[in-house]
Amino acid sequence: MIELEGLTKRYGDKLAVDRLTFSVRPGVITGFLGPNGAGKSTTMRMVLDLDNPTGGTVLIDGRHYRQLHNPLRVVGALLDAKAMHGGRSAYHHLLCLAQSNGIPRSRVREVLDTVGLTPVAGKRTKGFSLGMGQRLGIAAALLGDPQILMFDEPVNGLDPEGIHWIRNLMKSLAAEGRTVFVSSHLMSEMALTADHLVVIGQGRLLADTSMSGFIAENSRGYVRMRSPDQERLKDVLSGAGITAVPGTEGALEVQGEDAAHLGELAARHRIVLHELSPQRASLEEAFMRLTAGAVEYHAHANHQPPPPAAPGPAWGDDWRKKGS
Ligand SMILES: Nc1ncnc2c1ncn2[C@@H]1O[C@H](COP(=O)(O)OP(=O)(O)OP(=O)(O)O)[C@@H](O)[C@H]1O
Repeated sequence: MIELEGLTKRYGDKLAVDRLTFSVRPGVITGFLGPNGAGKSTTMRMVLDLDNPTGGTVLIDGRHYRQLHNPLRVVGALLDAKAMHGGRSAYHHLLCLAQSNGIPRSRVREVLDTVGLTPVAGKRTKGFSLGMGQRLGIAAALLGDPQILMFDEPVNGLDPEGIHWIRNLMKSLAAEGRTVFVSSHLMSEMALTADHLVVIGQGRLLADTSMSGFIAENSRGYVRMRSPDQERLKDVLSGAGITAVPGTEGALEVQGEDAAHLGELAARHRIVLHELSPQRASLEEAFMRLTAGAVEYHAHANHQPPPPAAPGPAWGDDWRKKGS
């Protein structure tokens, strides 16, 4: 279990992490989601005592990291896959870590096998591809057989096979009852992996919710309607007690009504429809709405369409923490 209480980090004028309070529980994968620069890596570094908090606390199984007698046996982490001595072989890199942390030599072969690097164990790591480096970083995290694991953007730059492998590894670690805390800036990736979701933006907590709850709330369907007689359509809908909100390209969007029912209603009033299409908002769109006010770096590409407007103002609002 990892517990954060009011965790804060300031770099000069920059408030990188702003009073974060949440817990990461065992037996599930907790996704740590936020746009670039949201403060995910800084938070993870503070968990491992690699950065001093400006305020607040973070405890690992009830203790500060520096109070752990044998930290690698309690918490394993992949923060930066390139942080290794390029002149050493994969085997020697792990052996050094094992020897300096009182971990038996036999464990090195075991973790090399788990991550599929046994055939290249004797090769120098400076020749490793990004994917091989990620696997070696994961082997180092697993070395002390810890109950708590943290992975910072582990799928970055990996091919589909590598991504699939990491997903399954994290699932099996959580199924063994371990605490798995993984960061990403991709909602689509988290939707496939995480059981629980913690979303931050500009250092602040935006949501702390189950993944299934987030999906149920945010992938609700709606119906898009377009007509050359849009004003009359709006009146007819409103006369039937149906709320329609403006969508993209002049369409109307209706939530909570069946497309067939809406089509029949329009037909009864002899309104021509150019579009009557059931839609499902993607989780990526829900995430973008949730973090819209908290994105640090915006691209200025005019050809990029904005995320579609949400039908109804309350979408995503349920997940915003009060007072954030
Ligand atoms: N050592 C540092 N000195 C000054 N500012 C820093 C330092 N480390 C991080 N920051 C700033 O703190 C903020 C949070 O950065 P952090 O790397 O934690 O975000 P992140 O969510 O991990 O982003 P990304 O997804 O891009 O890795 C950013 O604005 C970053 O520029």
